[in-house]
Amino acid sequence: MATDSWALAVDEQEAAVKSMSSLQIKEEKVKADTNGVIKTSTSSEKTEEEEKEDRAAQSLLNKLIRSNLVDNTNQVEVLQRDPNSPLYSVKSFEELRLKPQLLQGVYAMGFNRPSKIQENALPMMLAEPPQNLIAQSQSGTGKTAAFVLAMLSRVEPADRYPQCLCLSPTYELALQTGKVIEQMGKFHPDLKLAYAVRGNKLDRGQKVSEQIVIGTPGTVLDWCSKLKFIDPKKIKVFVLDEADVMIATQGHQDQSIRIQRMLPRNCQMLLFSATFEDSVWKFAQKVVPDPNIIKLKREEETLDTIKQYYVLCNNREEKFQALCNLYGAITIAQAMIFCHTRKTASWLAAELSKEGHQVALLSGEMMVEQRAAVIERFREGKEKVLVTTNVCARGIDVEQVSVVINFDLPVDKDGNPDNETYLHRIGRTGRFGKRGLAVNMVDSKHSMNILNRIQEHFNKKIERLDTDDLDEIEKIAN
Ligand SMILES: Nc1ncnc2c1ncn2[C@@H]1O[C@H](COP(=O)(O)OP(=O)(O)OP(=O)(O)O)[C@@H](O)[C@H]1O
Repeated sequence: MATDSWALAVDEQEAAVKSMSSLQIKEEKVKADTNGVIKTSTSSEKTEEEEKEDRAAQSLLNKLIRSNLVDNTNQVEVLQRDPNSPLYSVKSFEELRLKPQLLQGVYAMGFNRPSKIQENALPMMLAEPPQNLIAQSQSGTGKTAAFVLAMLSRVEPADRYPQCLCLSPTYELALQTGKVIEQMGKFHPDLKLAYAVRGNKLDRGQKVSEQIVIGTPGTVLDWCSKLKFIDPKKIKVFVLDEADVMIATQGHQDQSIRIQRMLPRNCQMLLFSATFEDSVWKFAQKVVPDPNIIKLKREEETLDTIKQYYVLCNNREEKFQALCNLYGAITIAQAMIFCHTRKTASWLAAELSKEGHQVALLSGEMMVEQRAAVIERFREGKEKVLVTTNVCARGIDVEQVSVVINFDLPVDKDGNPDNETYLHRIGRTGRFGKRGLAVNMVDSKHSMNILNRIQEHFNKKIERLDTDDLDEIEKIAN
């Protein structure tokens, strides 16, 4: 997303600066590459590969912290390949006539009924003869569960060779999908899963006997062509997951297309993506012939249920004092505080801790798993304040947050107001009919100008708040 690039850029600049606060962990990023191989890279240069890893990391983070379906009340848009065939949608899993072990697996996962996208996607994916599908909906709406169900219902456990092939952009994402396959398929004891990822070696001449193979494009391509561990002609279902993350790397796109070309004509092709830019769409059309198309629009975020204020300050110390005054005057169950830079976030977290607050800090140099653990603790209420930069907080839904503080206003890399990020940051407070509170810290003429432009953009008044006036602060909480 373009709006995050400034934050990424800031993170990079900061990583290059030697004199960091005590909370800084390290100068170099240590990352696992697409196949889980650890490498180090100085963060001043950003390669296309890293760009892709950011998206992949975000996607992984979302999966790790997700506890249930993302609510969406929008209508699903369906474009059928054959507009004359009836459009089926199901309201229960029973209607799908799944194998009993599979239905058992679905219920064991705690699914009571199909999600919005599953209502339409599942009957299409399970239809005879098999149909191809391109589906787009935001992360968390049930796409993975849907295609796993499709693979499991088509696979023949008695046949000891790969029949379903699923491509994931990274090793870590492949593992996450693998877990869902294992959970949902746990009542099929004969069903086995293989990971085609770098580092997983077979002997020359050996054949994969597992019925489902999940892997990254490069290794899958090798296994299908050069090494011949898999006979692609026997694949019945081909899934391309996270297509938007996948195509961020040129190599993956070509490899996926080459794999697709080896598959039989009647192989069912399924492609999933959280977003649908032009590039994803072009790729999707190349790898999925004659597709049905399903799209579910994102739920709109709104500022309607949020009270917005701004506080005038001269510097960061005054902003910190204003924050303390807020805490002193009203009860804040849980708050998220956004800073522009990692350095400010670290400083603020340390200052708040000194004041006795239980603070969680999400920082750019943390590994995805560490970030997930921090968010999890915050969700459980172990910490009451989460301090973060934008780049770390993309896509995080923490429903119970009642107050959002923009310690720094969101700007893009040219210094212009970043309205989309503003909406996304504070839109989270007013979810599900709850009323939220957003406080913006303004510390210069420039940031006042940004605030005014944000106000104009949304055509919603942002009121001034005097944080030295306790009575006034108390009023905003009512
Ligand atoms: N029908 C359902 N009922 C209840 N929970 C469901 C259902 N389908 C999926 N879930 C759960 O909702 C969460 C999101 O589902 P899933 O991972 O399939 O979404 P997704 O769209 O693939 O998102 P992502 O691409 O980020 O993984 C998971 O925790 C999953 O177990």
